[in-house]
Amino acid sequence: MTPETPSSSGSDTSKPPLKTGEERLMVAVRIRPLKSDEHHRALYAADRKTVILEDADKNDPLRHKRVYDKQYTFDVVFGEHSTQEDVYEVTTRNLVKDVLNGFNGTVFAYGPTGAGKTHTMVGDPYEPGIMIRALNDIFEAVRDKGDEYSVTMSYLELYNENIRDLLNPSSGYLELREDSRGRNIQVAGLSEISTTSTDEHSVGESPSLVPALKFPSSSSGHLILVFLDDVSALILDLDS
Ligand SMILES: Nc1ncnc2c1ncn2[C@@H]1O[C@H](COP(=O)(O)OP(=O)(O)OP(=O)(O)O)[C@@H](O)[C@H]1O
Repeated sequence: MTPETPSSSGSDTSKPPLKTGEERLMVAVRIRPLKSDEHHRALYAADRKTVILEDADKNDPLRHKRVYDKQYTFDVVFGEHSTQEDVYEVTTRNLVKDVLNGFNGTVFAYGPTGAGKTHTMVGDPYEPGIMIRALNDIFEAVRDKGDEYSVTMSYLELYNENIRDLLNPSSGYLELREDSRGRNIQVAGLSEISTTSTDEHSVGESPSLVPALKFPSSSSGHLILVFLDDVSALILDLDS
């Protein structure tokens, strides 16, 4: 990332949220509120797409009045007062609609410790995060169409390059396998369970989610919800 470069998608993003079916990468930044022991904000949202990173030596008298603040542009920037709903609405709601239509989607949260990944992806019962909202939307959408969809779920953790099945932790470490053409990568032996609601399996309890390496070969939709914490992933498959 260099200052004042366009965001990764490089496309006109003046109208988030994404429309359903639009195929592209969206990079969003969320700035969390300062904690009680943090007294100075060096990074802030200048507008809905721009982050300013303040120059650490700004007050150095030797540097006179020269300003070295850096400006970075993203598809969307959420300021410290952004709500969980706002973040979900802009980044993920339409992705869920795409998954229901058979497309594949991944939501991937990345950031240093304490940045707010868990808060944004999982949240709490009062302020549910992206994962919970996405799952609820999926289950709500398929509730009345039980004959049209089946939902299966896998849940894995990748930590220190070891993969564990969080739905069956006693199975030990699992291996990645790919077919001869390298197209279909699977975690061998990963549990896959049928599910009909977020209540049925308590997915919010183990909040470290990572890249689910299970890519589709059929027309079914796959949603992969990931956050790099201790690295684990929740994979939802929708077959219609
Ligand atoms: N947008 C936000 N609004 C209010 N509080 C927030 C927000 N983002 C993060 N926090 C709070 O900041 C603290 C750190 O956030 P969180 O645990 O989500 O970080 P993390 O990126 O998951 O960290 P780690 O990688 O260490 O697990 C938590 O107390 C969380 O509630």
